Amino acid sequence: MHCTLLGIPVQSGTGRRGCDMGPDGLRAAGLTEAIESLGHTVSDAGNLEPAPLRPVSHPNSVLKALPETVAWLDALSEKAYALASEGMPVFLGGDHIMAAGTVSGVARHANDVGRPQFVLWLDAHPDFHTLNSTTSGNLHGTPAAYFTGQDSFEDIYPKLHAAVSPENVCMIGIRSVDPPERILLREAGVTVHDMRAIDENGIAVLLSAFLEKVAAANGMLHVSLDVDFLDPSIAPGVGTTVPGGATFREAHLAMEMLHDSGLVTSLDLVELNPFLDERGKTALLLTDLTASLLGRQVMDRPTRSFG
Ligand SMILES: NC(=[NH2+])NCCC[C@H](N)C(=O)O
Ligand SMILES: [Mn+2]
Ligand SMILES: [Mn+2]
Repeated sequence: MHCTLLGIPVQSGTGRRGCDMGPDGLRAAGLTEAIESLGHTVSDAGNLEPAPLRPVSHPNSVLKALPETVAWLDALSEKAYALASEGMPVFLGGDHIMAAGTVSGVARHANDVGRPQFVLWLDAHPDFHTLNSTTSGNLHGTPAAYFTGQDSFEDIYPKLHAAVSPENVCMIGIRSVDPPERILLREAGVTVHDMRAIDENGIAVLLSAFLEKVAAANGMLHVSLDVDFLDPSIAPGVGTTVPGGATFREAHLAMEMLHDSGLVTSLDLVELNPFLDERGKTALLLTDLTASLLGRQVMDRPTRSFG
């Protein structure tokens, strides 16, 4: 397979600085070499630059860095759309607002080729605020609401060519939900597996059910991996740590299952903040998780097929 790495050094969506170093942190951790060692080819498209600023405003006065964020998304949704038709794009963040660009771009491509787009959202947070509901004003709390076509983004974020059906979104690892998000997620019909669901069922059961659904629909699958999906003890390099996250093995198992499914068509690695990391620990873990997703195994085993 061919992977294209694209760095997106955006940090306008978060309240903390340092995510702009995320793409280079992943490069320093040996991401390219790890992917190549699995027999894939890799090209590094370098770092994206934002589009020119355009005038945008919204009545919610708490929104932070709206024009800067929109400039990033204008460039990114077009670039992601272009990359979606050539092998597997791996988007290196950057804060999670970038998923508004990556998912809208890949979903537009899926729509062109007549296949449904699915999203696996691995995160402590659902990032399901609208521009009206956010009270922090941090726009990295909004991408999933945007790409599923919730209201308030029209004429502000880039035009959404093909919204992802909320029923095609599965969130796993969730443990920090704001009250308006809780209501919106339920109304929209997003599948949300909180940490308790992982504790009670095991991550494999939850993920298998979703992969069966993707396979049955012949869907394209975008995986958006937020560092804070992981427990802070193993992944400290992120600005929004929440205790009680996925363990090392839960995360690797999810990646190994994603590999075996053969369904993943694009990937985000987001919210890595090298300024907060401990000697590259989090960047190295993300690199190893990506390797598991792309086929690294401890032992050979028969492949399991979905659908
Ligand atoms: N991508 C993230 N880390 N998002 C955290 C969002 C936290 C909170 N829900 C907010 O809207 O401010
Ligand atoms: Mn997130
Ligand atoms: Mn998060």
